[in-house]
Amino acid sequence: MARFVITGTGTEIGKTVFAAGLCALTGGDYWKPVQTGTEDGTSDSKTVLHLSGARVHPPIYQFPQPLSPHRAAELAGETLDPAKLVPPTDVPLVAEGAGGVLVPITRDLLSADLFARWGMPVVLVCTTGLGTISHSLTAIEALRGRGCALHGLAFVGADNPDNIATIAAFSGARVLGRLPRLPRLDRASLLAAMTEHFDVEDFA
Ligand SMILES: Nc1ncnc2c1ncn2[C@@H]1O[C@H](COP(=O)(O)OP(=O)(O)OP(=O)(O)O)[C@@H](O)[C@H]1O
Ligand SMILES: C[C@H](N)[C@H](N)CCCCCC(=O)O
Ligand SMILES: [Mg+2]
Repeated sequence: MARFVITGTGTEIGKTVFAAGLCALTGGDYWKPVQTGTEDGTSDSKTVLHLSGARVHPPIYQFPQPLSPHRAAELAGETLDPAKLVPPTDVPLVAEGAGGVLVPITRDLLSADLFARWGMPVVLVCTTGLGTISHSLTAIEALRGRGCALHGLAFVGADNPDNIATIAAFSGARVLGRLPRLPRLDRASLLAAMTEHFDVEDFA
């Protein structure tokens, strides 16, 4: 059964849009275990529901401040218990982390450590433009060094064949595809772009 963790080289790079596209492409459910930054009424779960219509499993924790989970939890006066972050079982799943691969969940636990505990294959979302070579290779090393199974790379942005080939060559990681920046982002255009640029069999 297809079950993936979506992480990225950083925050605001397109993980949620890609995750929504992957749900639409594969029929997977969506889960954002820890959502920060809810004070403005937005959430990745709402975005994914809007962009894919996927079944969405509610977050275990939600915190108002748009910060790393460890800090947003502290400022909300809550204790985040990683043992409660158990992925929904027996369903095809697309789980999205907060920010990049080494974002702290608590003062003792980084996101990559949590992904390794889950044992689910990880898809790393990378941008295509200047700066991505180092950001992507650093994130890949961090994931592997912490025992995560890297399924492959999903690029977001304008085509940059040499950046993509360079990251693939140094890391040996599989390039799953590239999602362009869509001028109009809606359910139909996202599914069309995912179908054009990714192979559903790579997520079987
Ligand atoms: N392929 C795309 N086409 C058009 N807009 C995009 C695309 N990918 C991302 N965006 C836009 O870029 C912004 C950041 O994207 P997104 O919310 O997916 O990032 P993220 O990595 O999930 O961030 P976070 O770390 O907060 O979870 C959003 O405004 C989103 O609509
Ligand atoms: C609120 C924001 N959109 C993200 N979900 C949280 C990003 C945390 C990043 C922490 C860091 O790497 O410094
Ligand atoms: Mg997101």
